[in-house]
Amino acid sequence: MSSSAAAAAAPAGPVLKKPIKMALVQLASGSDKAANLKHAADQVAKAAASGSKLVILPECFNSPYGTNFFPEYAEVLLPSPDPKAAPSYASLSNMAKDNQVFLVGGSIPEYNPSTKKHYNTSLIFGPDGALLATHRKVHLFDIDIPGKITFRESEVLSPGNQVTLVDLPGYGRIGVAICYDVRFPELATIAARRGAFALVYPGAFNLTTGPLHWKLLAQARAMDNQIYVAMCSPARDMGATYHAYGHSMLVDPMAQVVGEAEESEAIVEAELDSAKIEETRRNIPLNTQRRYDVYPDVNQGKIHFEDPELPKPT
Ligand SMILES: NC(=O)CC(=O)C(=O)O
Repeated sequence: MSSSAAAAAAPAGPVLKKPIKMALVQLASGSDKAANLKHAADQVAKAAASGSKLVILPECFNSPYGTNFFPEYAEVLLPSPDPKAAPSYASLSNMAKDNQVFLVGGSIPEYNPSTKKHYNTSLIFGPDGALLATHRKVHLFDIDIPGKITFRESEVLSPGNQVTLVDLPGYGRIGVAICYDVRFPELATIAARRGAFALVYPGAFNLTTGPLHWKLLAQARAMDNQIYVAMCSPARDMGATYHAYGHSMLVDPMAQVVGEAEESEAIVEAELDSAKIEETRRNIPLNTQRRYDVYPDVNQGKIHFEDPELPKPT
């Protein structure tokens, strides 16, 4: 099953059928899209060679991060991607296939010519190179911290409209969302209640919000939901207009950091194991202690909407 809203109730049995090694590729990228894609391919191959089967790239890995850059770098994915108009789509599919990995392809700016809208979009591919799911950033990064940072993605981007669940055949299900989405616990909770073993966030926090909230949010989402949380950032480039925080990290279901990068390019790798999820849930049994009778409007993950515009899995 793919990202489709049809991803119904949580599957029976362990949420992760067998251990899987994950790699977070904290990529150094610049303004040359072709060079960024080539570099990403090299790093994905490196992660796969060391045994990772689930590889994650950062938000906006093929371009600089900034509203002025989105239109210039945007690719057309609908109705079906043309390799010339969507070189990132083609190269992500090849990276997954060439290395036989599940690939959460960070995010790329997307343009839909029929609606004339831009999105911040993550493409997820299977080891055969087929598209498994598409997530468009649901919550746009519009903030204003006077004297520190002002950013308004909504000046250029439109939001996505769905919770994205992705089934990885042989393993289980992950939830995928992008950066600012991590601040909204609802997406994470729905994904966990539908049986996700991990939440994956390509993201690019900055030097104001990163030190304050990045780790706290990863740990909070893991602690609330008792699953793994992965946040994958670009490497920091002080010559760029946006200074990414870095610190890609993987947090386990007990909210412990099991791997963390610093600010420069790195690959963070760790094995995810169902036993850790089960142990956490056995020791602290939140899942059987919830009081839906007290908060009936917070349901068990039934709030789910499939965006009819998104490309269907191939
Ligand atoms: N860049 C983002 O989308 C989010 C971010 O930097 C923050 O939430 O802080």
